[in-house]
Amino acid sequence: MQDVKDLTAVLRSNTPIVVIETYEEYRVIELLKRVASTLYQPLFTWSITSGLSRVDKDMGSQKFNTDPADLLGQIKSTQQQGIYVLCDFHPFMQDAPRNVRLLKEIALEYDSLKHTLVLVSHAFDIPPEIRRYCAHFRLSLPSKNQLENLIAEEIDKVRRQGLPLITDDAAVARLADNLRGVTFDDARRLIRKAIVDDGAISHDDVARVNQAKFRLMDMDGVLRYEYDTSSFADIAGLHNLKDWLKARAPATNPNLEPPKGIMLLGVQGSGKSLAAKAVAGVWQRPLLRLDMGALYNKYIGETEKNLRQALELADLMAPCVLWIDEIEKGVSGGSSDEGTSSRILGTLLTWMAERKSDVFLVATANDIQALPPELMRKGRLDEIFFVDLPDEEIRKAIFLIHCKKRAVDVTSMDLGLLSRASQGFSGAEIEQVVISAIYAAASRQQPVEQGIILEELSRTRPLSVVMREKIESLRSWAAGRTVNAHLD
Ligand SMILES: Nc1ncnc2c1ncn2[C@@H]1O[C@H](COP(=O)(O)OP(=O)(O)OP(=O)(O)O)[C@@H](O)[C@H]1O
Repeated sequence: MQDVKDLTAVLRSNTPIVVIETYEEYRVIELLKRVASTLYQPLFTWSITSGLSRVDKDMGSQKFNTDPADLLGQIKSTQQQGIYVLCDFHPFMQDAPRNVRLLKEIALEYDSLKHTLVLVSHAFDIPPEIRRYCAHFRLSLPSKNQLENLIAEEIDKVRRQGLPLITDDAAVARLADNLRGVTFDDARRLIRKAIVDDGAISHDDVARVNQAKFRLMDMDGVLRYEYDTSSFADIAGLHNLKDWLKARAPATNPNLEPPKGIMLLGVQGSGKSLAAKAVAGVWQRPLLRLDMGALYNKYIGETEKNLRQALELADLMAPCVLWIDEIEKGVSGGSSDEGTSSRILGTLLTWMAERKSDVFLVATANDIQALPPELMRKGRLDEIFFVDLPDEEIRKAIFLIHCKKRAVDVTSMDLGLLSRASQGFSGAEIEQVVISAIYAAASRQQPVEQGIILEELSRTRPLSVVMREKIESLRSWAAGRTVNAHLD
């Protein structure tokens, strides 16, 4: 097993302290038993409740030193070489200068003592005094194959108990796909829960498991799995963008390097989010949405960690579409955020440049003033599209889409007239007008007619009037620098 080999290599490299951030404590101990036997070293574990005991051999019920400082003192004074696994030692390194000093002394005397300390906790804030003596080790996550085996094992267990279980091969494969990114323990728990809930493994489990997984990874607020995707038929206009996406559909070019991503820049309510959802819908890929606002954390340093974890999760979910909505909000904090936004930008740019996974990035933005030039540089993204307000033809199509969607009969309407009357309206505003007209007609107990829609149009002041200057400056910036998403 790869983990045993890697961990053995870390221990052989004369590292005094190995840090493992995980909830899978039992798995670490089992792995270390194998490492210890390869290295012919005794293995001890310690926790505040159980004290210190040897675990590679049955030594009866000998337990020593539940006190953390006494424990470290004992390890330091022992001549016998050994591997010491300290479980949940993290609280005893905070504001505990004596313990930190003892850890450092054990590390400093590594050449003569040859003790390896393995710190295992869910998370660590390693004090600077001992950081340089520490190596971080990450347990591997189960591969798709291993997940399929785990599911098969759990199915087998249920069947051996004589309980009925309905399974569907396609659902099992999708479940294994969607469990990528969680640990062995969590995957097993989620599979059991999926089975117990309804006595079946079906497509319904996939959505539930996804939600549970995102919660488990503490990514619920930051990275969301979007179930609501759309198709090109839901979008009026954006012909150029649609052609671009069609030409790069994954099935069309299986041997070419997959496209990296696009930026959709434009006026509010012009369909950028809808287009992001359509990429996933049309390419039949899962859609993950990264919320830049939720990324910011009140604890210093957590924001970049959140972003790194979210990007890692997206890599694990590949192939997928990662949609970063209002990207400017995360990467242009000004002077007041103590550099967090520039570190966020750096993390994002590094990921964009180095990632090997098939994650297609769709970044949407309204405000170019706030966008850092590094992000827009050619090569970072495949294309920057400008989504302008819809022209007359497109507005007609938007009316049609939103009336049809709500079963409003348009046969007696002059869509050309409605379109001319809605000059300067965004798609979102036209949709709102249709919805308001439906309410107005219902309150008058009438069917929705053209006149009611015209009334609602005249009542609305579109954003293009309120924000004329801003939109014009956006347009003139976009000319020559971006590709028009609508034209074909
Ligand atoms: N071109 C379009 N075709 C059909 N519907 C549209 C179009 N543009 C906008 N809409 C409607 O308006 C709604 C809001 O648009 P959307 O959220 O996609 O715009 P946006 O550009 O992302 O806006 P924001 O910048 O405010 O987030 C869409 O869900 C859709 O119903």
